[in-house]
Amino acid sequence: MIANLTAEAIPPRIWRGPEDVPPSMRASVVTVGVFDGMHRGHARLVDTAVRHARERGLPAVLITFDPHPAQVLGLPKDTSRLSSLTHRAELARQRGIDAVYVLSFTSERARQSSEDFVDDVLVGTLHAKAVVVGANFTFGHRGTGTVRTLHDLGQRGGFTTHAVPLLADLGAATSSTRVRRCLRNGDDGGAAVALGRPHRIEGRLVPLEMYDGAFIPVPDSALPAPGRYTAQVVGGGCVELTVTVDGSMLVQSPLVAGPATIELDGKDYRVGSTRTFIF
Ligand SMILES: Cc1cc2nc3c(=O)[nH]c(=O)nc-3n(C[C@H](O)[C@H](O)[C@H](O)COP(=O)(O)O)c2cc1C
Ligand SMILES: Nc1ncnc2c1ncn2[C@@H]1O[C@H](COP(=O)(O)OP(=O)(O)OP(=O)(O)O)[C@@H](O)[C@H]1O
Repeated sequence: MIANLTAEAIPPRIWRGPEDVPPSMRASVVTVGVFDGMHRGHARLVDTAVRHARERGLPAVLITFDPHPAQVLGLPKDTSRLSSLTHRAELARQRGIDAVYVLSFTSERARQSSEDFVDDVLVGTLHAKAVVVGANFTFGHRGTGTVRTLHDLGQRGGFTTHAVPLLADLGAATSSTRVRRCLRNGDDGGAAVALGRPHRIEGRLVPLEMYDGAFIPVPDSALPAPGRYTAQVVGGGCVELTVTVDGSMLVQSPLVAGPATIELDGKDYRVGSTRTFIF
């Protein structure tokens, strides 16, 4: 499957700090989480937030944490990236989100209490009137804040809290962790089902000297299982692609240097079969 590049051409509005938030914005509907991959469960939150925003005539803002909190905290969890911030913002925008607030997750942020996070970010910066999260959302120092905490803090902070039931597929909650596991196990069809679209890898082709090919450095991206694959390039032709165990990709074809986007379309992609690429 090939992405609809026309729909994605509109630049999403991305705020990277309080200084980027327009002072004229005195109220908003906010949804909060990492949202890596913007899977079908995430989409349910976004749709709920956008619906509340439209009903109230307010902007819908999505807070995404970057990097993944578990990575910053050194937790034993696969945090390989499913989506760049730009792609995440594009996907949110396509569902009606007006702005994406990228909150840099640092060890200092991790020490912030639930109360301070609400006062500082949700109320102080975004003037939230409604906050939408998943039923398993946690926040604040040691992750002790829950939907209940948010609800209680919202009563004095002037916002309503909306907990969305978790979307499940095949008996388990859809999660970014599951998508990463599917990819690692070579099940990119399963990943595509959870995402609701093919997994995309964005990188930059760097020609390699002494080698008839190019290298795509994507050190923190979630990749298909290591191996050699044959891929079809949009516009014609085939290339051979190698995914190495250390998380690199080699393209064995003299391709033009520059941005590269690859989508795993869920079809069989063992060597000898064909994949769809976008370059
Ligand atoms: C202010 C703040 C402090 C946090 N501190 C911790 C922490 O000390 N330990 C932890 O495991 N997670 C911490 N987190 C991460 C949350 O538990 C959670 O991963 C994050 O809010 C994203 O929610 P999600 O995982 O449901 O997307 C913190 C989050 C926030 C917003
Ligand atoms: N299956 C789901 N259905 C509905 N909401 C979800 C689902 N999974 C996560 N959420 C909510 O989406 C927001 C972002 O969650 P988060 O990015 O941590 O998702 P995740 O898939 O659990 O990620 P990871 O597996 O990396 O922990 C949170 O408010 C969370 O409660």
